[in-house]
Amino acid sequence: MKIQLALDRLTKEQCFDIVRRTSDYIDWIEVGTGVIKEYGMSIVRKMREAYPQKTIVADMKTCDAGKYEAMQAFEAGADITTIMAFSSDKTIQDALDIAKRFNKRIMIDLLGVKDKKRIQELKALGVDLVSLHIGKDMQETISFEKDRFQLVEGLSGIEIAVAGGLDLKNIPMIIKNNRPNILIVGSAITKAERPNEIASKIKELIQ
Ligand SMILES: O=C(CO)[C@H](O)[C@H](O)COP(=O)(O)O
Repeated sequence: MKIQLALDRLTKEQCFDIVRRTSDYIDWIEVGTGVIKEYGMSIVRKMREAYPQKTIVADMKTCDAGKYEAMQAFEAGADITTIMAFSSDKTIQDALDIAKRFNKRIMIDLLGVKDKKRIQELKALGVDLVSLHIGKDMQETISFEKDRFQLVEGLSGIEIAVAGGLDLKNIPMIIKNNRPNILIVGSAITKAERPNEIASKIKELIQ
């Protein structure tokens, strides 16, 4: 199981400071959508330069122009870029083709997906990595619920990431019951007074 640190709603300086303090405990570094909107692809490039050994996820949340945006992310040094599950199959296929060409990966963000059928369709397109995601706004109205995993129950051949409100309280339950491949953790680490302590505790939990 891997830890993906999500850098959202932070300045560039905060992003680099948090990664510096937590890099021993995390596996993947996600440059969040808002951070990319603020600083563009240059922050992905700088993260790549600073952490050549880490997997860099550009959370582009692409929903159109799949080829172009996947290329932007990979050319900036990302290993993985995100595409929304509701995008057209053509967008997803184009992005997958580019990923293949660059020897990189696409993570499909399942935000808003309620039907297992869409996941079967994604699998048929060649998707092998999805994230079960409860968005920031929805986190204010619903707490973390185990139903979230029903969408991917019985699914094989696809890596599962889980995102949205993960913290030291719910991670033990997720590890015990669901064993996803990747835990995407943002605020629980980035808003902590001592991010390294939280990241190291999460690492201990998965070990
Ligand atoms: O994609 C995201 C927001 O759109 C975040 O990366 C994801 O929700 C994790 O952050 P947090 O742990 O703070 O919920």
